[in-house]
This record gives sequence, structure tokens and C-alpha cells, in this order.
Amino acid sequence: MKAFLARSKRKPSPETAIPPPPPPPENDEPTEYKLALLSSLHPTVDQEALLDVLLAHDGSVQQASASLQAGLSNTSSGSNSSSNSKSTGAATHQQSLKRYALAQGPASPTKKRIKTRRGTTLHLYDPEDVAEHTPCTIIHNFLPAQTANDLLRELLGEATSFEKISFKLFDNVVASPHTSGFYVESYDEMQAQKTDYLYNGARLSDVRRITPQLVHVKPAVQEAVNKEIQHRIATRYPHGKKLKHQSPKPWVPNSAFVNCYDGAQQSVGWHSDQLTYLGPRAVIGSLSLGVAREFRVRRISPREDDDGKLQDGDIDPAGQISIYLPHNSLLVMHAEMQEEWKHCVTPAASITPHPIAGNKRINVTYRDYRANMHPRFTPRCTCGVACVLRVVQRKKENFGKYFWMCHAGNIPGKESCSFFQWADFDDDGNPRPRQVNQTK
Ligand SMILES: O=C(O)CCC(=O)C(=O)O
Ligand SMILES: [Fe+2]
Repeated sequence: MKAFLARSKRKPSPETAIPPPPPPPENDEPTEYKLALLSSLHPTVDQEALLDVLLAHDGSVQQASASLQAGLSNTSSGSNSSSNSKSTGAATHQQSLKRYALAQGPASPTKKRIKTRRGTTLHLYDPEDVAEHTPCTIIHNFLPAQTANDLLRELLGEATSFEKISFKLFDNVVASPHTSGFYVESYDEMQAQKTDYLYNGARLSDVRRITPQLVHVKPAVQEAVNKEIQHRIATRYPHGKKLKHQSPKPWVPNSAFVNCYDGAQQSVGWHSDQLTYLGPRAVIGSLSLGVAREFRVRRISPREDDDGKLQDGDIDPAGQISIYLPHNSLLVMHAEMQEEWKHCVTPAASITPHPIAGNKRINVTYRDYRANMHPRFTPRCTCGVACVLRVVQRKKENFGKYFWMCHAGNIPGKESCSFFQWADFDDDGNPRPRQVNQTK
């Protein structure tokens, strides 16, 4: 499911809610940080106007703020005016990409022009930009405000007993830099999870029955995710067709990982989610509550060959994209995400406390565990353990091909038996019968 490497490099997080008084700005702070400071000083002015004023004052927060205060903010060219305020406390959306594209010429703002480079981070706030440049779509203000708050309160209560997950990283056992709990729909499923399924080589000990608020919210998530999937297929996939190995069936979430990030430093490292029980081309619905944090994605670039030399590089060759995840936003990770991209929640230099959650962020990832991916139906290695499903990501040759391998290398104190077998799925992502192993 996850890798939990904490990142050492920290980037400030944009803050657009009403925060406590900000520290004095540094000259070399990134624009989004300055924008956040400015936003905190002028919470009723929309982000687009703030950016204009900031640029008009060569990035000086102090001067931009003075200008806004004096009512001299006449620099907004594209937006109606800074009085077009959004003071709802909901996420404000930076329109920077569209604006820059428009500034380049009269042609339509072809977003393809926007490229990230190695070592750079492109910050996206606008749902249209997210859909255009990442394998995700985002819906802001997703649930009715009261429903989101009820769910948040319920899960904050649950999170008091969440624990860090321990896993094996090379030869060390390390703990995830955040806590989590796993929720399924029935007692039978809870038992099955404890005995049949493996995560990073370990059994989950804390499997819980889905809570009333998680049940309450599920239909809305299900409906929205299915709508987003169909829209994505129609508008972005070749010939308007689903991807090879993507399931044609409706997405039906039957489990949820709930993550709690307590404070700015808690995070999750770069990873792709494990496909072992979701199957190829999985879609995940990810609901964010409480403190707003940055979710970063980067496309995986495979190596050319086997000699260990990076060709176009497999580490951050195209830069990262940061998606801002405010309270009550639903991020859909689409079918191209887990195979071709990695994601993380980066530690933040600072966070804006949330009125209900304080310093905590709660994240719910609703998942569709597929019946035909149950470990009963998937290959076992020579240790006798159901295998983990992986996809080739590092080598150009075979990039995107699925394979089964032994889990045991991830279990503290156990050695892998090195079992390997190419996985075979039909076009709809069902495992083909020849690899079915009925022994339990
Ligand atoms: O907290 C998030 O937004 C993402 C969590 C995640 O990547 C995971 O649970 O696999
Ligand atoms: Fe993940």
C-alpha cells in the first residue's frame, strides 16, 4: 500500500484560511508562501487579485499589503476586482496557471505548455489545472458543510486510538510518520482482513467496522467518483475509451483507510498504492478534512536500461506537482495514477489550525477491494504466502507490466523466497484463469 519515507526537504504550505498573525516575510520565500501571508492579512480578497498585487510590487508582501490597505489595488487585470471577495472560509483558488497562459498570447490557454522541471514544484489550486496536469481530479467543498464537520469530528475521535504502522525498510523496522486505521463493512470482512490480507508484508491488527458517518458519506463519494471516472474517460483517454485493464464496472468502495496527520511534520513519503487487492488501474476516492496540506505527485520516468545509469532519470525528472488539499475536498486518483505516478503528503513548514481539527488533518481513502483479487485467487510464492502485485516502474523495458512476487522480504525477520511471476489480466483487469491458484 504505502512507503513511508519521511522527506527531509520541507516546503511551506499555502494557507488560505484565516490564520494567526504571520511571521515577517523573508525576501526569498516562494510566491505561494507570500501569497498565503498576504491572504492571511487580507482574507476577504481573492487569491487572483492578491497575486496580481503581489507581482505588481515585485513580490514585496509589505508593499502589497500597504497598497491593498490603502485601497490602491488597481492592478487586477483579469479578475473583476479585489472586492470580488470569497470570505466563506472555503478554499480560495489560485488561478495562476490560466493567467500565465493567457499572458503568453491571445490563443486559448493551452495548458499543455506548462512543464515542470527536475527539482521544481508546480503548485496547483484550480480544479481545471489539476485535471489537466495530473492524474487526479479535485472537487472543492464536496460535502454539505455540516456533514463534513460531523465526519471530521467522528474521525478525530477514532484517530485518538490510531497507531503508526511499522514496516520493514531494507533491514530496519520503521514506523510511518503518521497514524492510520482501516475500516471495512462487516465483521466477516474484519476477520478476513486480519487473516487473509497482507500489507507491506504484515497483517493489519487494527481493522475496524465502518463508522456511521463514513457510511453516511459513502454514497456521495461513490456517485462523484463514478461521474469523475466517466468524465475522465470521455475527455482525456485515447478515443474516449477506458484504459486497458481498467474495470468497466462501477466503482464501489467497500473499505477505507483513514489517515491522521497530527501537526505540520506528519507526512507520508513517496509511494504508489498497492494494487494487490484493488487490481490494475485502480481508482481511489480521497477525502480531506481539517488542516489543509499539500499532496504532491510526480510522474515516474523509467530507466533506459539495466546498467544502473539514469537515462532521463527516475528521480523527479519532470519536477513535482503540488495539489492543495483544503478541508472538505474530494480528490479522485484516476486509473493512470498508481502505475505511472507516485504521490506523497509532504511535511509542511507551517499549517493553519482548523477550527475543529486544530493541527490535525484527517484523510479518508475509499477503496474498491475487488472480489476476484482476493488472496484466495492470486498466486502463492514458495513460502506459501499470497503474493504481492507489482508493476514495472523503473525499467523502460517492460514498463507497466504487472508481476506477482513474494511478500516475505517486507516481513521483519523473514527473507524473501524471490518468487516472481508475470501477472496476466484481461482487458477489464480480471486475473486470467491460468494464474489462479486455488490452494488456500
Ligand atoms: O493523506 C493523503 O492524502 C494520502 C494518503 C495516501 O497516500 C494513502 O493512504 O495511501
Ligand atoms: Fe497513497
